Amino acid sequence: MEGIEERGVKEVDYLAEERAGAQFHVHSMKIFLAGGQHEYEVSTRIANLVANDPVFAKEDRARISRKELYKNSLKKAGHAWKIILEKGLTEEESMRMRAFIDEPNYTDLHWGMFITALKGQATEEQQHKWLRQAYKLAIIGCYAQTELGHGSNVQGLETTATFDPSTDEFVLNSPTLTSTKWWPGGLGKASTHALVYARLITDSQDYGVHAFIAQIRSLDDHIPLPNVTVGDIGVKFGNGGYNSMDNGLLRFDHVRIPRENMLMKLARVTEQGKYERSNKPRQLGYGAMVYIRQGIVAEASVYLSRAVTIAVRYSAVRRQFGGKDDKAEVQVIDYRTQQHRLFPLLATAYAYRIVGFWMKWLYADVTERLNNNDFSNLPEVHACTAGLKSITTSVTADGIEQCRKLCGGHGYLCASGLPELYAAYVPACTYEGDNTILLLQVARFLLKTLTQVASGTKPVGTAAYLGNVQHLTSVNCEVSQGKDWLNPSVLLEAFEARSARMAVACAMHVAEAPDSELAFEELSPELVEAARAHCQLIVVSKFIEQAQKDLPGEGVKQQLEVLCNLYALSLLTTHSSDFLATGYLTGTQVSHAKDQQKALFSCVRPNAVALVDAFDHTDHYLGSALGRYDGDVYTHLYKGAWKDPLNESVVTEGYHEYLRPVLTQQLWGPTSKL
Ligand SMILES: CCCCCCCC/C=C\CCCCCCCCCCCCCCCC(=O)SCCNC(=O)CCNC(=O)[C@H](O)C(C)(C)COP(=O)(O)OP(=O)(O)OC[C@H]1O[C@@H](n2cnc3c(N)ncnc32)[C@H](O)[C@@H]1OP(=O)(O)O
Ligand SMILES: Cc1cc2nc3c(=O)[nH]c(=O)nc-3n(C[C@H](O)[C@H](O)[C@H](O)COP(=O)(O)OP(=O)(O)OC[C@H]3O[C@@H](n4cnc5c(N)ncnc54)[C@H](O)[C@@H]3O)c2cc1C
Repeated sequence: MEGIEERGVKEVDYLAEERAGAQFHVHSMKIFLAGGQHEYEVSTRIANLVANDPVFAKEDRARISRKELYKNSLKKAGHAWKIILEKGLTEEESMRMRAFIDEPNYTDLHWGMFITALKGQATEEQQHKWLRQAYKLAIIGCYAQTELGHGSNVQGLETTATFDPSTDEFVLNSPTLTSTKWWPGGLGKASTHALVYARLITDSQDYGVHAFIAQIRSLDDHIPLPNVTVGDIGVKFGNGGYNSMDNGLLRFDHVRIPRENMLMKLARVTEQGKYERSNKPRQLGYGAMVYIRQGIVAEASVYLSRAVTIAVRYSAVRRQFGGKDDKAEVQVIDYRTQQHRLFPLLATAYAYRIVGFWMKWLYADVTERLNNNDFSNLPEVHACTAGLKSITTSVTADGIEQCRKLCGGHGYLCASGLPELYAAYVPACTYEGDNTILLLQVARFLLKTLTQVASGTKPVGTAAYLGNVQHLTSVNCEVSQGKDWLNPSVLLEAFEARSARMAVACAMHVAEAPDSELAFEELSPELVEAARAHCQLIVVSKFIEQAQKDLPGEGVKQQLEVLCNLYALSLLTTHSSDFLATGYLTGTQVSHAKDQQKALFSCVRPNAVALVDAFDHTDHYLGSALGRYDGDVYTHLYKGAWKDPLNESVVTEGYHEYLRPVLTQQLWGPTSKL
């Protein structure tokens, strides 16, 4: 290291005192957050495997060119695949490995969407043909839905698949510029096959959007097939970030594919060109999106907890002001404003972990039901996955940025890990459904549910509270002092009443309007807020359910109770205008909530470092000088600076061409008037 002495071999732990003050059993919390003992052991083993393998190093990502970054991501994916095969890793272990490698790449779409869509929409015969090859990566697939002109409006896609009975083939065509497939991950450079969403035309009739498999590159030399135009769409936001992914563009010029390449589980075209639908709901064609959305919800806590771990550890190390009379300066984590910005995010990371566990259960449950031809809760699952994907990604992206600011100037350095984390995560607000579009889907579900309630149908699952709408729209909140807010049923009723009242107000407006679609559009900002309130209620209720359960480990349950209350009260105070405008709360009750929230900050403070330790992120995974486990921030910031390529030479490249002429006045000469 240049300029300062290396610290000795002695291990440092600048956070030891913080850790000693924890009031709960951290290891038990780690197991809870991992999802159980088995999951904890798998995660620990795989995280260490990745951290100790030099191929998976990632320090350079923000510095290298896009081309190098991309090539390196191919190397990592290939190396990972080799390890998976050699060690015979299970699917669970492989997925953990992908997560710890921490770099988006083509395999995400291949496994996450191409294979999932095949499972959901291909007949058994088709699965036999395609899945066998896909599972061994003999073909690489992507999910080619979005086009240059349409992403959200799936029914507006323009690519056509026209059936030609004379050859028993579909002809794929991109009739306009806007029909160019645009965005699919893995398409740009890696994929050999694409799952193409195109309008099915047979017998001159347009049957709307369906899925087809098209080979796009040769399996011999990877060259695009004739009449296929394919490439990468260009550099994306931020350094590193999502740039390791080859999001691509694709055009077909009358490319012929066999009729059997249409995925035919939900609908088929016969040899004669007759279109036939199965009796299953056509929405099953959106199944891969539902799968990824639940996965995104389950992952939100991982991303948010990474940012929060960095910000909490750094805030405990960083000191500013107050260092008088031989006293050390104040740790910035002790400032109330820092706590006010940071601790609700810590509580949110816990909340999202819990709702993520529930989401996985919900997805497993609906999968089993669908296998038994029970489609009854598909609309609710769609609303839950869409809505929770929307709120968890928006809050997580904003939360990462907040954590960056909480780290002051050093947060702006790539060495903090936060700029790249934000760049990699923020597209989650857009992909797999723009977050506003998804909340509007939830709003439609709420209006539909209220209409059904009015006609006597009892709502179930996360909408069950709407069956209690009479009570929720007339009851008054009973809180008369701060600690009343610690009662779980008081909190739950507040969130239910707020959500029910907002939904009912919207439903009444729409019902009274002469044109309900026009009214829906006019009211869409309010509908989005009502949908958000409903989704926040889901998270609060799942957290409350969990916090009431007994858990092993001293103090673990108590910490979850504190965080649950903090999460709910932080939402309540942030969105207090909803609670006030719906008439459920008074200003005084909101003030009590604020006082109680402050009291909870004091409960979190001594445990803050241990609470982030419980997320168990390795230093490799965090990739942050500020968030290191040992808190040795300054040494590593300093060391890191010297690794920058700009510091490779003492006198910079370009000095002789561009700096020296300026300094020696040779640019303007002695007559310059400046
Ligand atoms: C490093 C190497 C490691 C190697 C390791 C190898 C081994 C690893 C092993 C395993 C690893 C696994 C890794 C997996 C990792 C996964 C990571 C994933 C990362 C994420 C990547 C992100 C990719 C992003 C991809 C995309 O973005 S794909 C495109 C997504 N597009 C959208 O989301 C479009 C949004 N628009 C819509 O969803 C719809 O069109 C709309 C908005 C719903 C429009 O609806 P509209 O009402 O106009 O029309 P209709 O279409 O007619 O719908 C009406 C009715 O249908 C209901 N509906 C709608 N959607 C759904 C749905 N999804 N499900 C059910 N029902 C739905 C709707 O409610 C209406 O119902 P109705 O009753 O009212 O009629
Ligand atoms: C990193 C990344 C990876 C992606 N990977 C894939 C992939 O693998 N495969 C794939 O097929 N696609 C992929 N996509 C595309 C992605 O799914 C779409 O970008 C996304 O669904 C949003 O659609 P859009 O771009 O058409 O946005 P638009 O719908 O054009 O949205 C633009 C704005 O208009 C608003 N808006 C649009 N319609 C309405 C409405 N009805 N009411 C109110 N507001 C509205 C939106 O809220 C938004 O603010 C990816 C995108 C990104 C960024």
